[in-house]
Amino acid sequence: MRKLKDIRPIKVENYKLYVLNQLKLPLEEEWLELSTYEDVAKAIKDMIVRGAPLIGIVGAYGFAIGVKQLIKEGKPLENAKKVLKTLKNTRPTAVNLFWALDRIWKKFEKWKNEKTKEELVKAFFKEANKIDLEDYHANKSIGGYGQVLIPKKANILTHCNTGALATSGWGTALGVIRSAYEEGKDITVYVDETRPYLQGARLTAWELVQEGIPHYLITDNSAGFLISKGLIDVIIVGADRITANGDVANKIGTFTLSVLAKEYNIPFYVAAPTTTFDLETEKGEDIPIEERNENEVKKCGGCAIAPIETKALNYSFDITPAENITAIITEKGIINEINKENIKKFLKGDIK
Ligand SMILES: CSC[C@H]1O[C@H](OP(=O)(O)O)[C@H](O)[C@@H]1O
Repeated sequence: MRKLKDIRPIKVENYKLYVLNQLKLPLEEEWLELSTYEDVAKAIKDMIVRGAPLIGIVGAYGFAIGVKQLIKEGKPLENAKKVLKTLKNTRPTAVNLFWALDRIWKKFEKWKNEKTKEELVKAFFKEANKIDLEDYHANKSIGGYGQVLIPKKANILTHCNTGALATSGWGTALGVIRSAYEEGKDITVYVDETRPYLQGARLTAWELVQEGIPHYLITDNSAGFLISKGLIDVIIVGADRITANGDVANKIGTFTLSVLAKEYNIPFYVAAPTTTFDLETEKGEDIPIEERNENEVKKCGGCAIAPIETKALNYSFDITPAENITAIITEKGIINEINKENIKKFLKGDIK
């Protein structure tokens, strides 16, 4: 067994939240304290922190910080609704954010009449920490189930960042890669740079360097060529929302990879905790797809790469249909038959 690091994207000390500023990686490791819920909302919206599970965790801590703020400022607790709304209005696609905030709000409804103000602050930080830890254990379990699917010697292509920087630690798709490497498998990772935020080039490559895992950075438009040359054995990606029928919202470019995988008969896996499933949303086309500022496309590292007059489209996610997915790897096991009935049974625990 190889020994890997335990990279953490956030830390909480004395009821204060500190986050690694992912806009500065890989060149600078800058830690920021988010001392108000408005700071937390801005950090999620500006992608100082990002990644479906991580924005849920940070959102939960943001609510705890908001309650602490209301109490300190002597404002009525009814204002907590505004804290919730502000955090929910940050990014629309990753369901983990809404799942975490809904879980916290249910606690608020119960605790607001039961606990003293001091107990409330401690209770919300404790609940956010539970969400954080549950995610970490889920990722280790996803890694355990998923690494079995990775051949002893494999070239693995992955898209975006689904590692410790997108979660509580270890990661989902990159967590499977970590677990396969930890098991001693002979793997090489091909990392899509993932324009325009460059999660692959700036974050996944940084994590793989930290772990000493062999990898190549590739341009997004190289994936098809490498796949057509038979250089890729497995594709594994994360998810921001999985609908009742098994369609998957994930970083823009994921759908294209799924089509290539189908064309060249390569396994295409999605790795995600069960908190990423949204059974209230029937199918992929019903998922709200975030559109971000066009300047994220027209600039790179702050430098213009397109004429100022040019308009740009900046969809942050796309939809991969269930029929393009070989299997979904979760902390409860692997879903091979991806359809509404099977997903419902699997999540209820009726099938393993
Ligand atoms: C562990 S899932 C991470 C998921 O979130 C990323 O999106 P973003 O970087 O915009 O937050 C991407 O879709 C990843 O697959």
